[in-house]
Formats: sequence, structure tokens, C-alpha cells
Amino acid sequence: MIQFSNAKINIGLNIIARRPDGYHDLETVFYPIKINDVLEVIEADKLSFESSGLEIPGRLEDNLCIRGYHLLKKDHDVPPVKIHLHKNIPIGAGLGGGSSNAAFFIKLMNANFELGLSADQMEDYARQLGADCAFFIRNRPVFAFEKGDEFEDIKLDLSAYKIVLVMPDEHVSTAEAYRGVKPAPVRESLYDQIKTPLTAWRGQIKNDFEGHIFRDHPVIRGVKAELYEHGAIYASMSGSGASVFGIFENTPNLGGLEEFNQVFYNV
Ligand SMILES: C[C@@](CO)(OP(=O)(O)O)[C@H](O)COP(=O)(O)OP(=O)(O)OC[C@H]1O[C@@H](n2ccc(N)nc2=O)[C@H](O)[C@@H]1O
Ligand SMILES: Nc1ncnc2c1ncn2[C@@H]1O[C@H](COP(=O)(O)OP(=O)(O)O)[C@@H](O)[C@H]1O
Repeated sequence: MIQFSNAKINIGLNIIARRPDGYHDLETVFYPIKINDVLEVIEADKLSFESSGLEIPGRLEDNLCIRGYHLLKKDHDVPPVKIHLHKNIPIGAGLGGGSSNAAFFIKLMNANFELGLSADQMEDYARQLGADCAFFIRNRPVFAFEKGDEFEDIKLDLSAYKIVLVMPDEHVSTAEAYRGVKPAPVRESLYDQIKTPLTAWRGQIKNDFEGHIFRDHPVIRGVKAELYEHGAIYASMSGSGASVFGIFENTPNLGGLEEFNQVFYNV
């Protein structure tokens, strides 16, 4: 069985408090976008994983698909599978590519082998693999809170706009991003801010990682500034970076930027 495994962007990201378990309480809006990996899972004699497209760093046993397999295997009588992943989603981009793969892997296994898992049960499994993973079980716009793994569905439809995503040639690790941020309570919740007109977002919806990441990676700050110069209604780094998205009325021509970056139009 084959499945597209799509990316997300974060619209707003408030880091509220450090938790006793070392994680952070936050609020963010997750919005699915149309940059896709392709995931194939086939029953086989032994467990194997291969990938094509972008190179995936890290050890095979840490790959989130393999971790997802072992997690399900603990509770369910699933056969060995051959996993093929075609990787298009930039890595270390704040686009949740690995998290998406894990969630879609769980969904594929559930369908393939009739595990009978409900959406809530799949979210519980996904949550154990990473804070971002659970979102991709729903894969529709949500307001997320706590570790970013509790959700409330929201009405947010950006399909009338053009979302452009730029991936600079910079790398930011998620753990590095969290280490550099100073948590603080919010004055107004993102849950209310996201309901305001898009034209009001620029003045109020923030990504708390931008402060220190823009200081250490001025190239990323420059990309955001360029998106505004090209007419974005709203622009922001996604999650812990390094990708930056802009929301436009009409598809912009980002001529100069393409020389130095990967640019994805109309995602
Ligand atoms: C920052 C966000 C925003 O959506 O996404 P990315 O930009 O990475 O895509 C997420 O919070 C990333 O979620 P995810 O990448 O799944 O995190 P995990 O694997 O669970 O954790 C990686 C590390 O991030 C930190 N972490 C993560 C989530 C959270 N609420 N508090 C944290 O402090 C911890 O240091 C943890 O060790
Ligand atoms: N299936 C996977 N695809 C991408 N990265 C993965 C995967 N499994 C594990 N990883 C690890 O997760 C790290 C980054 O994950 P990714 O979700 O692409 O980025 P981000 O956290 O920026 O959204 C990589 O450095 C890689 O080692």
C-alpha cells in the first residue's frame, strides 16, 4: 500500500513554560501543506527499510518508521514489512517530515493489517514517538497545546491564498531551538488571534523561536524579510526552522531568492 505523507507549517508558536519532564508547554496552530513524501509498506519475510530522494541522516533503528513498527509490534501481531520511503520534505526544516512519516506509517499498518485502531488510539501511539507526530493522524488544521500533542480542531482555510515556502541552506535542530528560548505566559491566546483577519496576523502572531534563531542565523531572518518585500500578507519561520513560509494573495516571483534556496510554490 502506498500513501502520501505530507508536511505541516506552524502558524504562531508560543513557548509558555518548561515542564518537569524537560519538555515545554506551548501553543501553536498546525496547518497541513502539500509537500509530500511517499511511503510504501509491503508485507515481507523480514523487516527492512530503504529510502530514495533526499538523504535521511541518523541510524536506521532511529528512523521514525522503524520506531513506529516496533511500537505497534509490542501490542499487535503484525508481520515483518518492507518499508520504502521517498523523501521530498526538507529535513531539519520545521516541517515535521519525520513525524509525518511515523503517523502515516501507523495509519498504513492499521489499514493493511486491520488492527482496528481508532483515531484516538493511533494518536496515543504517535504521541509516544514525538510531540509533533500525533497531529499527522488528524492532519487537518488544529490549535495545539500542552507539548503540542493535544488538539482542538479549528476552522482555517487558506486555500484561496498562495503559500510559498523557502528552505534556506541552514540547519537548526529542534533541541537547539528549545534550549535557546525563554518560556513566558501569553497575554492573548493564539486560539483567539488565529480567528482575526489574515491582515492582522503580522502584528500579533509570533513564533517565539525566531528571536534567537534569527540572531544566530541571519540568513533565515533575511528570507522572512524578502517574503514581506515580495508582498506576503503574513510570513514566519515554521516551527524550529529553518524553513520560512509566506502567505500571498497571488503567487509571487521570488527571482533572486531561488539562486540560494529551495523554493516551493503554492503548497
Ligand atoms: C518545534 C516543533 C513545533 O511544532 O516542531 P519542529 O519545528 O521540530 O517540526 C515541535 O514542538 C517539535 O516536535 P518534535 O520534533 O516531534 O519533538 P520531539 O521529537 O518530541 O522532541 C525533540 C526535542 O524537542 C524538545 N521539545 C519538544 C516538544 C516540546 N513541547 N517541548 C520540547 O522541549 C525536547 O528537548 C525534545 O527532546
Ligand atoms: N523518516 C524520517 N524522515 C526524516 N527524518 C527522520 C526520520 N526518522 C528520523 N528522522 C530524524 O529526525 C530528524 C529531523 O526530523 P524532521 O521531522 O525532518 O525535521 P523537523 O524536526 O525540522 O520537522 C533528522 O535529523 C533525522 O535524523
